[in-house]
Amino acid sequence: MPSSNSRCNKSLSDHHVTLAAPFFAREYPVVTYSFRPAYTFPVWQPVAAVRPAMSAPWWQWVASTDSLTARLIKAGGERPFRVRLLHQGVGMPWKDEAQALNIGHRRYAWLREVALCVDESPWVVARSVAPLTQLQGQHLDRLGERSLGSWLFQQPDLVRGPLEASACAPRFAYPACNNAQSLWGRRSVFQHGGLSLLVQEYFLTNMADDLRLPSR
Ligand SMILES: C=C(O[C@@H]1C=C(C(=O)O)C=C[C@H]1O)C(=O)O
Repeated sequence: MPSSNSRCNKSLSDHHVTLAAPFFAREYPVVTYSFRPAYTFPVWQPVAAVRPAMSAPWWQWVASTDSLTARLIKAGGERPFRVRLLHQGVGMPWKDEAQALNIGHRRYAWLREVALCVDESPWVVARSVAPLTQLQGQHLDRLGERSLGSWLFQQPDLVRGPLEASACAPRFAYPACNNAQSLWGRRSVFQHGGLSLLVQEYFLTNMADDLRLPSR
């Protein structure tokens, strides 16, 4: 999959912003949805269709179906793992997100954006979306900086939908995430107790550098 895919928001080579201190400079910003940049939609493809463009080490990460949190903790070894909550609240899903959840894209949804950090370095940024009408009793807003995955993977009735992958850049409410240097993105819908939760995860160059993974 070429990085210059014209249907993507930006080619990966456009990204020169690093995710050091400035990424976290503003914690928990107030995000309004009055301004929506003219992004085009990312191209999501079944993960198997993207495999030819992906190195074997990246395939191990992108196509894995168990908890990414658990994998990151293991890969980080002695280094501390942390979920950083960047944005959480009610907002409009993007059109492709609404389609993935089978809801109208002008319906408000619950949004959560985090950075999954090893040694304070963001390795993955994730944006999760759930229909507001399905949230009763789930108390997802109480998760705070505990990992959504740690909670999800404890649910005995959890079903994970097919994984899709993309080389497009993230589109988050938290502005710095849109400049994040992402190598691969993936998404899937989790089902649990009447709740559908779309989880989108973008693997960043920080992770590739720290784990000496190839550039694609
Ligand atoms: C879905 C998982 O949860 C991770 C934790 C998230 C969070 O806390 O918001 C979001 C995406 C994930 O990468 C997982 O561990 O597999």
